[in-house]
Amino acid sequence: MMAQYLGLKADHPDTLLFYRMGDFYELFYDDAEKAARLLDITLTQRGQSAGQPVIMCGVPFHSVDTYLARLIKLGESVAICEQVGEVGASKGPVERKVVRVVTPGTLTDAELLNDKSDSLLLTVHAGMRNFCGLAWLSVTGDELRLAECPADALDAWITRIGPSEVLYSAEVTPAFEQRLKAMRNGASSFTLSVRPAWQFDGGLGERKLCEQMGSNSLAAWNAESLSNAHAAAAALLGYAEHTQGRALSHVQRLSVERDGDLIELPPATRRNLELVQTLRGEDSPTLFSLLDTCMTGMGSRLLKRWLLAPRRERTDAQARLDAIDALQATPTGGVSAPWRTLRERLKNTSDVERIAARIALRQVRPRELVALRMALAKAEQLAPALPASAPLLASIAARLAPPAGCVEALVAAISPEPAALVRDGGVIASGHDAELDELRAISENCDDFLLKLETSERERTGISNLRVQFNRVHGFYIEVTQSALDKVPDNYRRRQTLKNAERFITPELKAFEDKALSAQDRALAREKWLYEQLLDTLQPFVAELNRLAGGLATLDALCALAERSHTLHWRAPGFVAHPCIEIDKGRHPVVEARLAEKSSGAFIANDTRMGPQQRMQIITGPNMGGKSTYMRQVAIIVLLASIGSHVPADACRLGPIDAIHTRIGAADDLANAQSTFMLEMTEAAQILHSASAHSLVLMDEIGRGTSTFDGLALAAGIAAQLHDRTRAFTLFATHYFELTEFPATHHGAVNMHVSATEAGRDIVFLHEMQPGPASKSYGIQVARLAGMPAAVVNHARQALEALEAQQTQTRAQVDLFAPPPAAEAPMVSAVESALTALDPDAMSPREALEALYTLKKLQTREQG
Ligand SMILES: Nc1ncnc2c1ncn2[C@@H]1O[C@H](COP(=O)(O)OP(=O)(O)OP(=O)(O)O)[C@@H](O)[C@H]1O
Repeated sequence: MMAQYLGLKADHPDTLLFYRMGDFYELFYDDAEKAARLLDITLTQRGQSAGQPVIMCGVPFHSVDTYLARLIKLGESVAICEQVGEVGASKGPVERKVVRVVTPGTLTDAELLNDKSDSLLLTVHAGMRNFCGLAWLSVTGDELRLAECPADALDAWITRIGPSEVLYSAEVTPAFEQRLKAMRNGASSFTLSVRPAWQFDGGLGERKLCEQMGSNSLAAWNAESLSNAHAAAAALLGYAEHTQGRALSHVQRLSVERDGDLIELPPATRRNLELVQTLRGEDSPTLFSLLDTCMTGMGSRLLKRWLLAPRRERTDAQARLDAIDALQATPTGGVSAPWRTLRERLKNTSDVERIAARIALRQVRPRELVALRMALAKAEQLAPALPASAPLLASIAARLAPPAGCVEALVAAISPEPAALVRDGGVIASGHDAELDELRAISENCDDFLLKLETSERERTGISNLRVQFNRVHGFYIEVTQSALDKVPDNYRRRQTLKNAERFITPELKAFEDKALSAQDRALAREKWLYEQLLDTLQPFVAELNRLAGGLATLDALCALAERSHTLHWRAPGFVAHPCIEIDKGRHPVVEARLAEKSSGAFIANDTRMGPQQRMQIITGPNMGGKSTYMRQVAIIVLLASIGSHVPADACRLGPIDAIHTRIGAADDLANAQSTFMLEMTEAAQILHSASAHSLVLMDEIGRGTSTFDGLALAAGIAAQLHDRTRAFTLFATHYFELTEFPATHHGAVNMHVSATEAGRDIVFLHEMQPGPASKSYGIQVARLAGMPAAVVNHARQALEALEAQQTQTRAQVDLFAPPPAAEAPMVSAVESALTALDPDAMSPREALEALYTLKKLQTREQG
């Protein structure tokens, strides 16, 4: 047996091998030690193999899911090895096989997956000329996605995709591997898995993709020239198949994502805007947690995808806005808006997308099939309640019709309340299969038979308390108490002796036992076979089920947006072709919700006006005044509009947007050994390199991480660059009052400030954005509010007065924003001019030697 184990283990060296032995999965040697540590289970030793004690630990098979969940959460992968042969069919241990490998990126079990987020498997291929190929999918979804990107954009792509597991080739450079590892330790958390280099083959990938899509070429998807992505896809599909033990037949959609299709949301933006995670790494309160009131996991997952991948092109967003309008319009004669009815009906709809995938992977459980049947019935009821006025809703309605024959097949085959697992029996509906019904009848008639036998035996023997019974260990028996033993007939054979009774069997009872027990086994085997047959029948429906799941998810996400808009008083944005961001009475939805929750006052709405003539706002005002909140709210409104959601504002007009960049706050990135200031400058530099005139840039207190002069000078330089060159829409919050002079010389910039007033020595924040620079910074008042000891506050106040007096006396006028002088023309030395004049090919050796002496002389003269 150990030889068999070691053979299997050799094929899965980096994976914990769960080796099935009876009712347990056992782990051995290093695997056992690791699992015992991670799962806190007991390590034991048994017997010997190759002269050494066998170290092992095990988990009961019926609770394996709990242990798997814990291991996967810790980033481990597990290979599940089952007994596949008949016990006793051959000499030696029963045949075993790894039936699937569970890894963080290839999860399929409902218990292991998070309802609200996709678990994505991503493959990265480091291709030629500093280009990377990417291919990713969710094993429980139906779509494979491809992309190619320059190597330096890889971090941003990986963060945006947000994979659970990343595959890369064993032959990447150490630097590349290091980069992936650093990324994993930084913003994203994913498992890294190394795959053999030969699997990253472009030709193989293209063939596999064509096969997967059932097509001769990838031209229809505009994906035929992406050889780096094909290489990634080859390894991706290879690995997915390896883990599932079969091909992913349900993955039938392909899409290519290109740089430039999406509004760029760099990792810093996702973090600073707290889109799906708070700055502390929690799931709530975030923009997504506020937005996601979906009734199904499918809806939540889709909504998250929309939020993190807004498209520059607005057709989709506009179609969603039209759909939301239609969902909110109360029909004539109707009592409530359609979204209410639809959400009511969407409640408790099961995850058709994941169930469809599990059907394709033949892992689906009986109760999921019942849930699927109910979901299909629900889908059918949804279609008539959909307003037909919006084209997107009409297309959803068309997708909601259950595939013909699917419901019938499910109703006919699966009993209405099946057992959890096929191995328990009681899954197939009665009336579906005559043979199964017959076998079941035999076991069900058992009670009847036993009663009859008991009566006849009592009569025959005259033993009035004789009992005919059954237990799992001893089977059927006739029990006679001690006192009546003398009446036992000859044909009774002793089966078991108890303290006060004897148990017997008769030939008649034995014959019945054989028949009943074998009928039970045969019924179970028949059920398993029928279940497999049903899975075969369901395979052709998988593609249509996925389409239907897509319809349900889209509808759910749209209804959630309609509900949010209604509940939170949001309004539809409008898109225009010329560059602008115009917001009337905008609010920060998460801060607003928090204020409402704590009943700590109303949120003060603010307007934003930006266009070609006014591209930059220099925002000043006291700490705690609301500068960051205002800047973030503009970015959030732009993002929400771009995904086709209503926005927290009275009105919003939005021109084209290609990116949202943010440079806010500062936290040391210890994992990547970057200081606060270094990180600040790196992020700012990235923004200056990539922002365009259609980007929205948020700069919050840039330059504060160094000395005042350095910081001010850098802030001035950055503002000038953004204004003059990049020409991006920029919100520039600063505490450097000197920068309020910037708009005087830069006509695309205006001063704005958050208002505050003084009440005695205290400060009252009004949170209103007003034109013009702030008059004071109120730093000392804010410190007082924060509970700073009075002595410190007094000291600071005195120091401030002295500093201000000194500054007005001594400060020379410095033009912070003057462009730097043009670089002077470099001086050319005499040696260099003489060198330039030489033509070695036209010289004799003698001339060459003379030239050398001349050069040497010139050099001596220059140095002298
Ligand atoms: N428009 C608003 N309406 C009501 N409350 C607000 C508003 N804006 C901000 N606040 C409140 O003020 C707090 C501080 O806001 P914010 O962090 O934006 O200030 P800030 O000016 O950026 O401060 P600092 O300069 O210290 O970063 C917020 O947490 C919120 O509670």
